[in-house]
Parts: sequence; structure tokens; C-alpha cells
Amino acid sequence: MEYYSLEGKAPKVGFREAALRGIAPDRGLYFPERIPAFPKRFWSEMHHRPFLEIALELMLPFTGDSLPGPQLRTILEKTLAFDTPLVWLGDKVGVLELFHGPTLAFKDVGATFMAGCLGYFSQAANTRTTVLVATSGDTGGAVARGFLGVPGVDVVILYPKGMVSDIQERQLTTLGENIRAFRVEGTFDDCQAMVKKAFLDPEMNESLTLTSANSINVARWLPQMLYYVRAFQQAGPGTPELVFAVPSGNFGNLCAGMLACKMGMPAAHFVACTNQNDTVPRYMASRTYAPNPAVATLSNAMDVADPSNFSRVLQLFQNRSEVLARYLSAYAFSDDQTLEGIRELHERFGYVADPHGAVGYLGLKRYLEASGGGRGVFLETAHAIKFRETVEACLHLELELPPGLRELMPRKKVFTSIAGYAQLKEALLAK
Ligand SMILES: N[C@@H](CCOP(=O)(O)O)C(=O)O
Repeated sequence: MEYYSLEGKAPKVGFREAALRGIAPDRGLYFPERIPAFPKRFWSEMHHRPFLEIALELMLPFTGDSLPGPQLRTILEKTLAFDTPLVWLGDKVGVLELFHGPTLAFKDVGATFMAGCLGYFSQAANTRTTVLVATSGDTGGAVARGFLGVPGVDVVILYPKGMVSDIQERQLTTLGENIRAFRVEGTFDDCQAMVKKAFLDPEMNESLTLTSANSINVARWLPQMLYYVRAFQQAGPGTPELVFAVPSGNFGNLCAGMLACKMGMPAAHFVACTNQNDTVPRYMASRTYAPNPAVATLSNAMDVADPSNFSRVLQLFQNRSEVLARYLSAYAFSDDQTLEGIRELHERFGYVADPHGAVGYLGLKRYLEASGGGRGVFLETAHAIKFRETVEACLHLELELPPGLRELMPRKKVFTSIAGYAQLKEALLAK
């Protein structure tokens, strides 16, 4: 499989090079040159098969010659080591829980897969790679954990000051070793712009081998399709096609689900659910892509004004927004509505959701009402404990701290404060 740049001005590359580069030299996102289609039989017969075998079949066309089969299997075994259960809250509403990984967020899936790939590529070539990552909350912790101690890899995390939760900040600033954190005066979009700038900076590229661990990287993005397929498998044979409601920030997650659908996975519809950073819902209503400055919200991991992966979503539909609109609806919700969503889930189903999951639930509910019925699943992208203050105050209860987090609490947060790209560059080039 080869990958081309969505900007169209860079040569095609294989999976290995796309993963090592992060983005193409023309700043475009890499996109697979063909989407492998799996026949109806593959989907109808998967319900009794071990999921690892299914995952291998699905990922193999994408990794191609870059990873030997046994290596891909080992990486997938680690990636799938934690469950992503589909829990039905009622007849019509289910929740796909993606927070059972080591950092309690869906990012653990992609970060584990990518860390496995990069560890293998660096070892095989005996090189040192610097992974740059911008985070609005959850990616940073998952990448820090996924790459901790991986030989040949240094991780540099950029996060916006005051726009991530206390637990999220602990997850990305307290591990040490090969992980460094930079606290940026700015928004997630500023952090992401710095990452992209670094890739085009000749001095940086002369001294460092850079890549990105955001979902702009195919090795982070592609494996995220697996939990949609796992949800389909768990729903069981004969289940009517599901609506998937996806809390969305950088849109890698939603795009991975829609990719699975393009590969043949039956799905009724997708719903992109955002907070007030509503560029995509406004785009879907007006067909004008016009990001506003990012605003801080309770669902901070989605505080993204200019979602990188939306270009991939459009590409899946040959950039025909009228076709995309048949498969995707998009809604935005305020913080007050988010709190209402958390309360409603608790009152109706006894379910404790985090603010991102609550936004997903609200989107699902609105879509099912508007379309006159159906059955759907919202993605619970992070554990409620990561947003402890918000959830505890909203529901008047106390959440228990999981053991993995307990050990982070007494540790000191270590980070470097920076205001812009020049300081980042100076710090990374300092000997
Ligand atoms: N929601 C993210 C923002 C970056 O998204 P990614 O999936 O592209 O890494 C976060 O939590 O940092």
C-alpha cells in the first residue's frame, strides 16, 4: 500500500515512511491510495472469530511490506490487550467504552499501535526518532505512556496552558525518562501549528529525525478503526445497523470509523458531536469551512478549532460534501448542555459519563430524534475521573481514583513553559 499527500505535491510513500514522516513534505496528510473493500461475508462471519485475527486481516493491507506479519501480530496483541466493551444502556442507546487502556482514553489504542511500529522501525534502522505531539488533553498522556522507555524514541509533548485537566497534565508531565513536556501560552491549534512548522524547518530536520504522534500520522490514525469493528462484532449477528455518535476534536476518531464503513463495515450513520468549537457542524450546515479561534470548554480534549483530519473525512467522499452529508450529521453543544447530558445519563441509566461522552450522547439523542428512530452507540472516549472536578460537582458524588492514577498524584509536574516556536526550537536543538 502506498500513501499520497492530500496536498498532492509530494511523492507517494509506503507505510513505514508515512509513519516515520508524520506528514508529507508539502504539509499534506498522508492518505491510502486505495481503500481495501472486505466482502459482505467477511462481516457476516466475523461474530464468532477471534478479534485479533480480524484485526490482522484489516490492518495488513495498510502496513503492507513495512511490517513482517509476526511483528504486526505482536503489535496488535499489545494494542488489543485492553477491552473496548459495548454496553447497552437501554434498547436504543449503547455506549462504546474506550477508556479501559492505561491512560483511560481512546488514544491508548492508536498510541500503543504507533509506539510498536516506531519502536520496530527505529530498532531495525538503528536510528533515533523524535516524536512531536500536540495535545488538548488526552493524546499527550497516551503517547507519553505508550512510548515510555521505547528505545530510540524521544517524545516531546506540547500542551496549552490552563486548557487541560489536572489529571491529564499529570499524565504527560510526570513520567520523565524519554518524555519531555512543553506548556504553551496558546491553544491546541497553536501547539499543532508548531508541530507542523517543525516538520518544514530545515535546521530542525538536519539535527533531528522528526515525526508526529497525533492522528495526522497514519500509524496513530488507522488502528482507531478497530474498535468500531469490535463494536460491530459485539453487537452480534442480525443487529440492525448502528448509528455511531463520535465526540470529535481533531476528527481522527470519526474519520477512522468512516474508513471502516468504506471498507464494508455495515453502519447506519455517523454523528460528529462537538463542543462550542463547532467548525465542522457549521461547515455541514453552510458548506463553508471557517474556523473561529478555539475556546476553552469542559470537554477540553475537543477544544480544536481547525481539525486536521477533516480533510481526510472529505477525501473519503472525493471531497463531495453533498455525498458526505448522506452519511454524516454534525451537532455542537454548549457547556450547559454538556452538564445536562451528564445529569441525564446518570438519572436515566445510572451511567457516569465524562463531558466528552456526554456530548456524544447528546449528539446521538438529537440524531435519533431527528431521524425518527434507530439504534445507536455513543463513544465514551475517556474515563470520567479525568474530569473529576466537573463530574463530581455535576453529580454530587465522589469518584474513586483508579490505581494507575493514584501513583501519579504525588509526583511533581515537570514542564518547560514556552510562548512560541522559537523557544521550542531552541530547546530541541540545545545540545
Ligand atoms: N483530542 C486531542 C487533540 C489531538 O488529537 P489527535 O487525535 O490528533 O492526537 C487530545 O486529546 O490531545
